[in-house]
Amino acid sequence: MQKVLIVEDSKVVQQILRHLASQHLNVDIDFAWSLKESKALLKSNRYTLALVDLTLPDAMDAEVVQLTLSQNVPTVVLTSKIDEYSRQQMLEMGVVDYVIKDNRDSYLYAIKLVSRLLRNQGCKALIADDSMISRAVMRQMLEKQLFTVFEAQDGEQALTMLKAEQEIKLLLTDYAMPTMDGFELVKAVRNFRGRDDLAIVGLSGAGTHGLSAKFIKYGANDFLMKPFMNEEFHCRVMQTMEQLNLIADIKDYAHRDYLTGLYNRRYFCQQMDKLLKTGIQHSCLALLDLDLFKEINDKYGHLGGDSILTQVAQLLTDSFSDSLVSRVGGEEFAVLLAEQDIKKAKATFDDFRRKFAENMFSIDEHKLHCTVSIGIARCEFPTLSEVMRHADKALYQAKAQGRNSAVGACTKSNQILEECTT
Ligand SMILES: Nc1nc2c(ncn2[C@@H]2O[C@H](COP(=O)(O)OP(=O)(O)OP(=O)(O)O)[C@@H](O)[C@H]2O)c(=O)[nH]1
Repeated sequence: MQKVLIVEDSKVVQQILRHLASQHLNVDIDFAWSLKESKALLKSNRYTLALVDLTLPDAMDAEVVQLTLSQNVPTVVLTSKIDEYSRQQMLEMGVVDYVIKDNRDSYLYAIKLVSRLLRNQGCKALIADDSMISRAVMRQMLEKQLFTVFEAQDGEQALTMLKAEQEIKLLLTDYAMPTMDGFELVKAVRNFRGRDDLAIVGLSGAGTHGLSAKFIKYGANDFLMKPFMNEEFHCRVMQTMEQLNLIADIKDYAHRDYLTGLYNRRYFCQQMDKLLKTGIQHSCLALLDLDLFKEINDKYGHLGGDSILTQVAQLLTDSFSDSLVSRVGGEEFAVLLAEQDIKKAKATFDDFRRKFAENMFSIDEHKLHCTVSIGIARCEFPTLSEVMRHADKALYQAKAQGRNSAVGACTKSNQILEECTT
C-alpha cells in the first residue's frame, strides 16, 4: 500500500491539505507538524512520497527536506517564496518538484501532483539515447518521479525492448542515434503502439531546426530541446503522462457499468467478437438472470434493487476472478468461463448457484436470500449472437423449470443437454 507523508506547520494549510487529500488521494497519509514529528514517523514508516513545507519552526533551513531525501523518499516541496538561490538549493538537494503556496489553487496543484506521481509508481519508462551521460541524467529524474526505468543505446535496441515489453508506457527518445534515429523509431513504434497507449517525448540538441514539429508529426506526443531545465523536463513528462492517464480513465469509464463497476454490454460484446475471431472453442458462455427481481424492487424500492445488483456483481467478481464478467442487461449478467466441457461448466455454475442461494444479501437493515437462473452454451459458433442465442435458450429452460437452476445447451444439436434443479 502506498503511503504519503505531509509535513506542514500551519494549522489552516494543513486543514486545506487534509481536505484536498481526502478528495484526491486514495492512499494512507500521515501528517506531521514539525521536524521532530517527521523524524519519529520516518523511523517507523516507509513512505512512497513526501510533500513537505520548506521551513518549519524547528527547521528553518530546509532540514526536513534533507531528512526525507536522506531516507530516499521522493520529495515535493511546498514553499511560500522562491528566489534563484532557494530554487538552486532545492534542485541540488534533489527534490522532485516545488510548489509555491500563494493561493488555494496551489494546494490543489500540490495534491494533484502527488496523485500523478503516485500513479507513476510501477509504470515503466524507456530512455533511448546513445549518450550514457544523458541517459544517466534522465534516469535520475524519472526515478524521482517514481518510474521504473529501462535504457536503450540506439533505436533498434529500443524497438526490440518495446516489442517485448508492452507495459512500457513512456518513451523518451533522442533524435540522433546509431542504427535507427529517433524519427524511424517513432514511426516504427506507432505501427503497433498508439498515442493513447504509449507516450513518446522526442529529444534533440539545440540548432536542429524543425525537429520538434517533425517528431510530433511522426507520432511523438511532445518534444524537449536539450539541454532542458529540470522543471521543464518534469512538467513535460507529467503533462504527457496525465494525458495518457486521462484517456485510460475515459476508456475505462466507457467500458464499465456505472452501477456495479463490471464491464458493460458494449465492452463485453467487443471482447467476445475479438475472442471468437481468434478462437475460444475451449470456453463456455453463461448468462445469469436474477429470479423474480421485480419483487425485490417492488418490496424494497429501486435503490434496494440497485444495492442487490451491486452485491451480485461483487459475488461474481470474487467467484470468477479469472473470467470476463459483465452486466449485460438490467438484472442479467454474463461470464465467459475457460472450460471446454459443458458438463463441467454446468457443474461450476451449479456450485455458484448454490452459493448464491445461500448468500445473505442485505438492503439496509433487511437480510434476504435471492436465487439465480443460468443458461450455458459452448463458444463453438463464429458469431456472438449465435452463442448468445443458445445460452439464452438454456436460460429460458432454467426459468421454465422453476428457476434457481443451471442448464447447459448442447449447441451442436441445438438441443438442451440436460436439466438441473436443486
Ligand atoms: N433496481 C433496479 N432494477 C432494475 C434495473 N434494471 C432492471 N431492473 C428491474 O428488473 C426487473 C426485471 O423484471 P422481470 O423481467 O419481470 O423479471 P423478474 O422479476 O426477475 O422475473 P424472472 O426473470 O422471470 O425470474 C424489472 O422490475 C426491472 O425494473 C436496475 O438497474 N436497477
